[in-house]
Amino acid sequence: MKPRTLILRTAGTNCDKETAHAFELAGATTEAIHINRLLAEPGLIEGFQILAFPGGFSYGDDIAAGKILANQISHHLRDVLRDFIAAGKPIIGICNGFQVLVKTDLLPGDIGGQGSSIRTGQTATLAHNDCGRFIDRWISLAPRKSRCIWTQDLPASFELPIAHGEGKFVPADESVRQALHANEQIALVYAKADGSPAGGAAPANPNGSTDDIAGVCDATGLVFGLMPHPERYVSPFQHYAWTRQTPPPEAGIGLRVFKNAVQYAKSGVGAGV
Ligand SMILES: NC(=O)CC[C@H](N)C(=O)O
Repeated sequence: MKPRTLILRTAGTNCDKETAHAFELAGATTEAIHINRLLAEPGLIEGFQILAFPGGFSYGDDIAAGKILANQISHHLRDVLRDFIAAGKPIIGICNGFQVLVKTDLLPGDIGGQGSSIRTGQTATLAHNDCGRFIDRWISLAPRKSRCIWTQDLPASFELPIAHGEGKFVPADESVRQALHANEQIALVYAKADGSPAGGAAPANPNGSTDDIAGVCDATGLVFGLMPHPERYVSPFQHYAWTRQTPPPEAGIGLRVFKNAVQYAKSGVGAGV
């Protein structure tokens, strides 16, 4: 049976159709549900095996990108989402969706434990890009060895598009930063075209993110957020150079991210498929 993916949308969401298309290509079925419907009937979520927070400008990026939707989640759906994760079901936040998850307590999630005190609540943020402008272009990425179920078996370097104004990932402090490294929660980093480190600054690190962080997961590896847009590269013909490169650029690397989660959900690990 195909896993069912809930695409959560609200005013200002604008990547829901592309995200649904990516999940469908990856072998899932999808349903776009407005936040107001889920707030009225939180139990709806139990019929799904995967949850996606797509990109866009939720509530016009008022206050800060993702902040208002994050507040709705934190105040009304926190326990429902915690149960979803406890049931072994994957969640992804793409760009604005990543901003939402980071501004709740779900990503990077609880930090520490095993001897050290556990940090809960919001432990990082996504701030304005260092350049102060919205950036819309392709960038190079490298996966890190991590516990993230979404980023397994990606090539050592690959490209995806970015399109954001507030993408600078900043951990709350040095202890959170260290914990992200120690717990293998840094899933994706900005890199040079050959996969070598971006070096913390533009152009390879487009926004000034700490340690070139482009995507992180929580301690379970199920919840993943990233600033680049994997749903915008699910076909080789979406690559900017597909007519010029010989051999052609690798087909739609972004699709692998969605396939990983669909495979995971199909394997039935807590997914109830
Ligand atoms: N593409 C997006 O999701 C953009 C996210 C957010 N509106 C920003 O500009 O940072």
